Amino acid sequence: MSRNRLLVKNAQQVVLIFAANYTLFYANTVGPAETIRAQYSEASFDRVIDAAGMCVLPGLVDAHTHPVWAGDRVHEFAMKLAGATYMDVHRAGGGIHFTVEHTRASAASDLLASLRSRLARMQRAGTTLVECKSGYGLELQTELKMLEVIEEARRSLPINVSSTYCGAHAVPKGKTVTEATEDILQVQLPRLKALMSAGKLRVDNIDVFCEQGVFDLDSTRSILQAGKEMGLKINFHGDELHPMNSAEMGAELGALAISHLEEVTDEGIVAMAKAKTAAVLLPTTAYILRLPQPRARDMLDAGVIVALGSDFNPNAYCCSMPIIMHLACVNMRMSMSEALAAATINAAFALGRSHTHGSLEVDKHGDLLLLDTTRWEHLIYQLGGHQEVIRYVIIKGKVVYDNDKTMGL
Ligand SMILES: N=CN[C@@H](CCC(=O)O)C(=O)O
Ligand SMILES: [Zn+2]
Repeated sequence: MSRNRLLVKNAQQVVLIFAANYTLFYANTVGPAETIRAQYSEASFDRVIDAAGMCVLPGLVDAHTHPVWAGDRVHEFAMKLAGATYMDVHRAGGGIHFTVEHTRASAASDLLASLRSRLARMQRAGTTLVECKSGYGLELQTELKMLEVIEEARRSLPINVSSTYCGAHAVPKGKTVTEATEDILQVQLPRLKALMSAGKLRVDNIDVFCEQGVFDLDSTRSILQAGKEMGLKINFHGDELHPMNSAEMGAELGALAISHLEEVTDEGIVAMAKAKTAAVLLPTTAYILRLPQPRARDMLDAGVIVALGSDFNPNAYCCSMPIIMHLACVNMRMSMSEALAAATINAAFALGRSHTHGSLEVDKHGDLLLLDTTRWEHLIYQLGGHQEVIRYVIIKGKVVYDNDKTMGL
């Protein structure tokens, strides 16, 4: 891809975030502006943006989404508001099973069209790198259909994608856990391996929903281990509704990340800190399902790398990382700086991309946001206000979204 030479000048505030210590650093632009002017006096640029009065931030990273599916579940939202739990709905054949039925029946072209519009919506909310899972097929054909749709999106859209095989998202109807695990180990993973070796498919991570009534600890371990042996990074759902010792097991396997963790134990937290396994916390889950909040403060105090994700899926219909950061601050008691680090450099770490994404540093991708505000905190403070706050979204130095409010008036 050709390089885009973009000059952003005169910004009021630049939030860099350094990978080295995961802290935020603010640059006063007066000095650097002069330096840049001197250094690049001879250079020509494809585009120059006068960012006077604006803030510059790294692009946001969404570390956990399920964006490929057909058939929404708005009817279940009403059931849950009336008191049904996530597992009540799942056991009654709804939840993931409902989505599996619709996704299996859906053409790849339709799945791609809806994925494109969902990713565009995330991008308008500031996301420039997003993790995308399969997991609504639960058999070879549909899982591959989903991964190919993700691959097509990766190739054709500017947004950066990390792709995850989540064939163990639920036990398919008519199978036992043992049979489902065998199918993954003997049928699905070998086919995936062949396609990956032939360069036909790129998959980055392996995921399992480790939960009572879904995949138990032993089956989870064998699937994750097999994925690791194929070169996939371990990044899975654990300790969400019940304490399963997922965190301890993930740390032992060298997992890069574990998501949810609403029910993590103290020992699990210690193990994750020691193993440098990132915790991907998903504030929408506890909010929508009225669950206990993930223990963000205990994790931060113990030195766990805390990242954030939208968990966009038919249960939690949220595409906006600014809303996620707001929920993390209010409900999980994170500071705004902690939430921003969790939605940038730490989320990039959870995807194995912190060397290229998640901060504004030399030699990284030029993924950034320009905010129409003089203080970056407005992105979090203005609940649901990102449409007004974000002016430009830039990926690899190219403007992919320009929220020009003078147009269309
Ligand atoms: N907990 C498991 N998986 C998803 C929900 C998927 C669904 O309900 O469709 C989650 O991360 O919240
Ligand atoms: Zn999930």
